[in-house]
Amino acid sequence: MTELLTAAQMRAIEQAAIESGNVAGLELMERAGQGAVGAILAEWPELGVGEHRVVVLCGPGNNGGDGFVIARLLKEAGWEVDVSLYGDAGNLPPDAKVNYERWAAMGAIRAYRIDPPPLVDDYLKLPDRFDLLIDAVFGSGLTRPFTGLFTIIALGRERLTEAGVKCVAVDVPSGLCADSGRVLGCVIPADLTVTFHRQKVGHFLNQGPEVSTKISVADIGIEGSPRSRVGAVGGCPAAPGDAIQLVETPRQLDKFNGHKYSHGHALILSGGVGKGGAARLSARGALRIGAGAVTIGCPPAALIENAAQLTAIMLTAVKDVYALNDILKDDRINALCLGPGFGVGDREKALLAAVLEHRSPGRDPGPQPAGQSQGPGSRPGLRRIVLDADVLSLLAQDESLFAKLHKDCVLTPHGGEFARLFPDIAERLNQPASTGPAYSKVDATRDAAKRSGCVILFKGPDTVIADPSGRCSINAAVYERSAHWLATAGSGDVLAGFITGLLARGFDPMHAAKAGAWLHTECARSFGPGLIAEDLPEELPKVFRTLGL
Ligand SMILES: NC(=O)C1=CN([C@@H]2O[C@H](COP(=O)(O)OP(=O)(O)OC[C@H]3O[C@@H](n4cnc5c(N)ncnc54)[C@H](O)[C@@H]3O)[C@@H](O)[C@H]2O)[C@@H](O)CC1
Ligand SMILES: [K+]
Repeated sequence: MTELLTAAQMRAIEQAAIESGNVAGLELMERAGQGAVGAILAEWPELGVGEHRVVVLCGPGNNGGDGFVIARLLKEAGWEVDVSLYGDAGNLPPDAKVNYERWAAMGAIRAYRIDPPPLVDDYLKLPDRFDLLIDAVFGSGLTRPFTGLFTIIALGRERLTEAGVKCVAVDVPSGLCADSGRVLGCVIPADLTVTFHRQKVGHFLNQGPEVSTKISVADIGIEGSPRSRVGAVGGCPAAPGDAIQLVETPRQLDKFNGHKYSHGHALILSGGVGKGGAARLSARGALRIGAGAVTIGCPPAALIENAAQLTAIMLTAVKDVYALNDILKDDRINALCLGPGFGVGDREKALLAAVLEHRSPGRDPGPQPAGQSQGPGSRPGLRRIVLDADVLSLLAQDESLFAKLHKDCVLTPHGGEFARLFPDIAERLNQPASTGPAYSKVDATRDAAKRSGCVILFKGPDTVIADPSGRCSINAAVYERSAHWLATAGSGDVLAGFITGLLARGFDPMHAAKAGAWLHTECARSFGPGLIAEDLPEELPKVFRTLGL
């Protein structure tokens, strides 16, 4: 399990390590500098031989302190080292000050003041040629937009690349908010980002992946995670929703012994004539992911069209709410999907209200699969439902429908749908960030989950999944898991189907959303270039085999 840290969590963990008496802050800074140098030489072994020159840009906080350590270590290794400080040496925090002085005993420092800003004709002096740039201007302590003299590096970044200069960000690229992945003012994109102890949330959200490029995590010999330590120290909340995790390979994907209905029955409600493609994609996804049976319910006029396209997937007419309620008397139908190609008319509105209000009588669950919280059809009460696409528009238009949402619903909005459903939250998220830590996609998704009372899966390359209790995970289709080919028509319909199929199999809503999103990304990566939505369900058997199922 990979837990990601916010800046406050990292500070609390560091504080706890120092207060335990096992390690001093100065020692942690030394280890951070050593870790960064180690990561640089591991990434570019050619820099370990011959003569090289480095420019180290240090900022006014402890990130700058790491920079002074790196400068010293590289000088000791025979490098030519150029150090610039953005800020007043007299105001450096204590550990950074010590390392400033250690460096000052070895080499020169060009200092540029922050306040008042340097004169207009002042400029950042850099050597003509250098091999490496260390960006230690701002780290997790960025509180306001990155402006001023050092931003010239961000503006001239392409020319540095052309000149063969490698740029390494210490902890986070300066200007990137470590919690939100949003840029405050301007940012220095890195070729390699070396962070400490754990990856930070901002490395995975928004612009984080694009400007961090590659993350190396240096072990600085401390222990602790938000779960184990943060509740006790640093004033960070210790609620279950505290930890933010990366979604990783899901467990319990294999099917247990049983007949088809022991693996659940998913009902996908489809739109009218000529609109059934999206629901068929969802249905195919639900079936391939292991639902025992999948039925499409469509308006009577669309039966022929659907019948011509379907084989293993069953078909039934759903003219209106009466017909739907009749179908739902079969409580083997334990998961529903509404939205893909559904429509936004009065019929659809009525069906949505009926589904949200429907209570299943429940039945004997029989033997329970290990690890799956509820066997299919086991619970009396509300049906598990995935709500996507058109249904999200209906919910955005009608407060009384929105009020019917419940904890067994999973909403899967993309950015536009999210903004229609939660306009105030989206506005806060989309406003230019002016203070750090900035409001993040994690904050927004958690707020939306709390307000709606259901699981929210907020799509993107940085898909964030949160439940009303604050539990939160990120399915990151970035770095080595990037899957650009997923940006194709219908891929969201398949995702809705994957989650519906997993709900039918008995996965709880949060688990189903996480596992569905993870498998969706893996199918895209496995198929690769040329992917279209139809390929995603068909790739599942291969992905399952790779997982040893
Ligand atoms: N927390 C930890 O466990 C460790 C932290 N370390 C380093 O310490 C860093 C965090 O240090 P700090 O909390 O001092 O934060 P930073 O070094 O990121 O900078 C904070 C300072 O910059 C000022 N500042 C913020 N935004 C500014 C802006 N836009 N313009 C001008 N000034 C601005 C702040 O007022 C503060 O003085 C980490 O990123 C990491 O590099 C490492 O030494 C290893 C251990
Ligand atoms: K930095």
